[in-house]
Amino acid sequence: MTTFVDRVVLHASAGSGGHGCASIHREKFKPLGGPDGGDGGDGGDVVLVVDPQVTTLLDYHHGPHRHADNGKPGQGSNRDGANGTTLVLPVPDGTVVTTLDGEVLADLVGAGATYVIAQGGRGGLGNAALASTKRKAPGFALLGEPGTARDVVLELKTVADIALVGFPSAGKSSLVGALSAAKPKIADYPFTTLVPNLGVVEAGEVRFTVADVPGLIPGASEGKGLGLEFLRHVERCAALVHVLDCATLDPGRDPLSDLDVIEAELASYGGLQDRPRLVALNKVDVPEARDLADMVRPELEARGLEVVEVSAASREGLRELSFAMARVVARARAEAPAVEVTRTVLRPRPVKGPEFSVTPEGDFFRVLGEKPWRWVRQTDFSNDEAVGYLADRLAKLGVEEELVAKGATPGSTVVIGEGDQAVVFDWEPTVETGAELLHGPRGSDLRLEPEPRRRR
Ligand SMILES: Nc1nc2c(ncn2[C@@H]2O[C@H](COP(=O)(O)OP(=O)(O)OP(=O)(O)O)[C@@H](O)[C@H]2O)c(=O)[nH]1
Ligand SMILES: [Mg+2]
Repeated sequence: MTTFVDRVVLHASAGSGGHGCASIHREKFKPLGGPDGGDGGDGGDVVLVVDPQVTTLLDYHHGPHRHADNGKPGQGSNRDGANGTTLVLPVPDGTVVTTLDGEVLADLVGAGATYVIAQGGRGGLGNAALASTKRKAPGFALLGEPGTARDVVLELKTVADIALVGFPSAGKSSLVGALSAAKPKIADYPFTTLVPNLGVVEAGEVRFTVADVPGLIPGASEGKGLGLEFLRHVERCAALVHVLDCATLDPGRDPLSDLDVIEAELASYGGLQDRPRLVALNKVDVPEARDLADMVRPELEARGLEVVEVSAASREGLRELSFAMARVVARARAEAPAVEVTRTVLRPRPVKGPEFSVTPEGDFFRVLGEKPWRWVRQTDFSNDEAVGYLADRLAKLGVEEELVAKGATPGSTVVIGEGDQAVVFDWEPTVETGAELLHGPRGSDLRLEPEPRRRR
């Protein structure tokens, strides 16, 4: 069976910095020319960027190893080496980046959202840059730093307003196709849908997305079939539509028991109980199916469910179904609290002291007050690890509130890590709406720039 590609382990390695060059300027009649070895170029970063054209992680399933270019070495005559090109990896909207242990590093939502997975090594300084009054012509240059290499997990959770759930071959893909302009692949054997299809549906004033996801079978919540992969996609949807096959010839099945089986799977997966539900009794173009639909309808309605009889084949009931979906979506959108969250923009900058702790002992966060600036260099944390860590911590601990309570103001410096492992940020809380806590309109806001190189 084909695997369902929405979870990929990506091995990214950034480029190494080019070595600095040790060279002495040579010219006729000037035997003691100064040092003129150029710096090595920086290695290229590996960067994930949300590209709306990309809908699956399939490319990374086929090619999980990605390398950015190395920086070029410096040369004589003060020629600096070229920087390695940044390797940009396009990913679908809604890609979640985690460590192999499952720790969330970034949640990439919105076109252009960016996350640096692996940072290129800095180029080594050439002997020209290393010259000082004490050592006027150093006979050495610095090596480029190795680029970071990192394994991350990319996970795609489809973001849709409505998920169509149901047994394999219930007609989910057919319905998405019939309801929208999307054209999912359809074949009449189980597990046709290996990648969720997204369809855009318009009903009256409401425009919403419908996700068709792989068919569900008993035991799915324990990982049977495409179960868990499937359920991951449902998590973010505002509402569910049960697509019940009224024309199934499988003797062990009927629409009511199918519904119970699916509900049991959803319940054991958890977290989906509060989602509003609709029922679509499908395939009523088949006479026996219509009879069965008419028969089970009262029972479903008695359970408080809104029921629509439809046929993806004859298009009967589709308008009614899309308007019923639109009502549910509109209600869900209206009920969604207009959360105001504080977005954190992180930028490295020199440390201001004196320091005062804002968290209990042992925690990593400190806010620093006024004092002459000094650099705190990061070593053990790579920039992106630090960003991922901080973003996660901010979200989990509600540290934003704590920072405010402890007197932090916009522009206060926040330090993560200790001593020479510390990474320093400018803290710029801004009020934003929605789920923008972990990412700005451009995810690159969360990127840390390396400490600027001292060039002369
Ligand atoms: N007669 C009839 N057949 C339908 C209708 N809708 C779907 N089918 C058929 O049912 C079969 C399965 O349809 P799909 O849309 O692939 O079903 P699915 O629910 O997406 O299936 P999975 O992706 O495997 O979970 C196909 O052979 C369709 O042609 C319908 O309204 N009437
Ligand atoms: Mg399908």
